[in-house]
Amino acid sequence: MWTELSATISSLAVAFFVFDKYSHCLPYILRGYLERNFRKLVNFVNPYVEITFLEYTGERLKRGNAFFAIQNYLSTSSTENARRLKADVVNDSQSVVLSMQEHEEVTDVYKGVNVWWASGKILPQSTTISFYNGTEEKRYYMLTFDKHNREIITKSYLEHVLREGKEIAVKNRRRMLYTNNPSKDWHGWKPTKWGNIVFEHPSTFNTLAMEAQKKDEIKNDLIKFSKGKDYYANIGKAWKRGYLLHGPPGTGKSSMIAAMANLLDYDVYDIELTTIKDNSELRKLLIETKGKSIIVIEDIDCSLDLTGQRKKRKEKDDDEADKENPISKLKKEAEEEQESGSKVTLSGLLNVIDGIWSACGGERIIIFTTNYVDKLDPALIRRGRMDKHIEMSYCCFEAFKVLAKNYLDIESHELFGKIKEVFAETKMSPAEVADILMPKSEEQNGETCLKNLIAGLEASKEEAGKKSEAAAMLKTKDGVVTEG
Ligand SMILES: Nc1ncnc2c1ncn2[C@@H]1O[C@H](COP(=O)(O)OP(=O)(O)OP(=O)(O)O)[C@@H](O)[C@H]1O
Ligand SMILES: [Mg+2]
Repeated sequence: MWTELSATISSLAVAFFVFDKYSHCLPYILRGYLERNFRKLVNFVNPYVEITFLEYTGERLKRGNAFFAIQNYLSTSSTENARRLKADVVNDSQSVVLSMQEHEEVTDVYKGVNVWWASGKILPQSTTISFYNGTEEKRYYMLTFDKHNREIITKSYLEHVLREGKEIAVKNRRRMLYTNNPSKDWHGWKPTKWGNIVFEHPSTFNTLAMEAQKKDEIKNDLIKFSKGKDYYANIGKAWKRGYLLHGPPGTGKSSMIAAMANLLDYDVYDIELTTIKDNSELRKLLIETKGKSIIVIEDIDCSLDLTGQRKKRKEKDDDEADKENPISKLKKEAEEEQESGSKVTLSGLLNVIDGIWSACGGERIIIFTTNYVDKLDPALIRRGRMDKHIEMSYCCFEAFKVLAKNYLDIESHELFGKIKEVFAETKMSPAEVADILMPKSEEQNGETCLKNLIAGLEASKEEAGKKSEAAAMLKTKDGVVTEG
């Protein structure tokens, strides 16, 4: 087919070249007339129809799903025909996926009908000013088929390709952990907004140390959400759910996020807010995220400048001073403007969580973590926005039992009674407990680790006692000073 097609195309190309070279000698009206008819002739002689599938669709903000489905579909059929292939390793190096290189062509047969696929890329034109900034290569697949087969190809073959392509994508899917690159590294629309690596965190709900009842409640909530497509559609709500994980350092907030991702088989997008220039960049980043994902903003109290609140307070304090010194007022206004123009604001973040965009692209979970829940603006964590607040607390005896099972493979021991007693009187994070329970040398066995834990808990109880004594003394002293 390719010899036949290239012969037709080359004769037409020669004719077009001759026409193009000498057409300027013809009068303007005649030239237009000939051009139109020449194109009709080309269409008449060419028995083939071509469909191009671009990597970026007309929406321009999003990458075309069809392109990726075709890429996957061709990865299976092209391996037999194409001579130049690309290789990619998937599923923990278990298998290699091959796909066709650019400018390769393969034939596919569907219900006895031949079609031809070609891959290519449009190189950037530095002179062109476009939405893409002219710096990005645009990849595409082109499907060619006989025009007599138009019906079967457009109605049934394409549907078959997209369906198969999606199924292959699900099979080969590797879960990814994405982190946003600093905005200065973005080049136009080149997809460098997110850097990614394969997500391989081993934390699961089985390894998480917390009360079994609380764990089950969270697991059920997540599973209900992931199966709730129709429910969310019926109630007219975007298919997303917000979780706020709060608690002291080392209580398992990050481990909980990994366990959630592993339970639902979702990708994780870890957003570093401080490297994002402004609200509009935040929106662009989020538009680039895919469905079936968890979007995480860790330590939200540190990364978000809760300007709204702070400004109000500052304004009140400084109001009097400004009345007397108009220059300082102008300076302050300029500073504030600059500050607000270069930061993600609270309202910007709220828009992103609740805005129209948040309904695009399928199910999403948004998670904020913080060590200081009281510091957060109530608007940010109100119910409906953050649907579920999960407190990750200091290690309790029940949580300890999970760690003892995981780290030492001990389910019961005579020292457990003593451990239960000391846990009731002191606060230690699961991270600290886990660290003590991890044998540090060959000589350490389960029992020595448990004894170390008791010693550690008692030491921390003593330290806490001393601290509270010192605090009480300071209070009394202050009281005396104030009274004096
Ligand atoms: N609840 C827990 N269950 C099991 N392991 C835990 C738990 N909490 C902490 N750990 C252990 O401690 C380490 C640190 O925990 P993690 O990073 O999840 O805490 P965090 O709450 O996110 O802390 P930070 O507030 O400092 O970010 C983990 O790698 C894990 O080994
Ligand atoms: Mg953490």
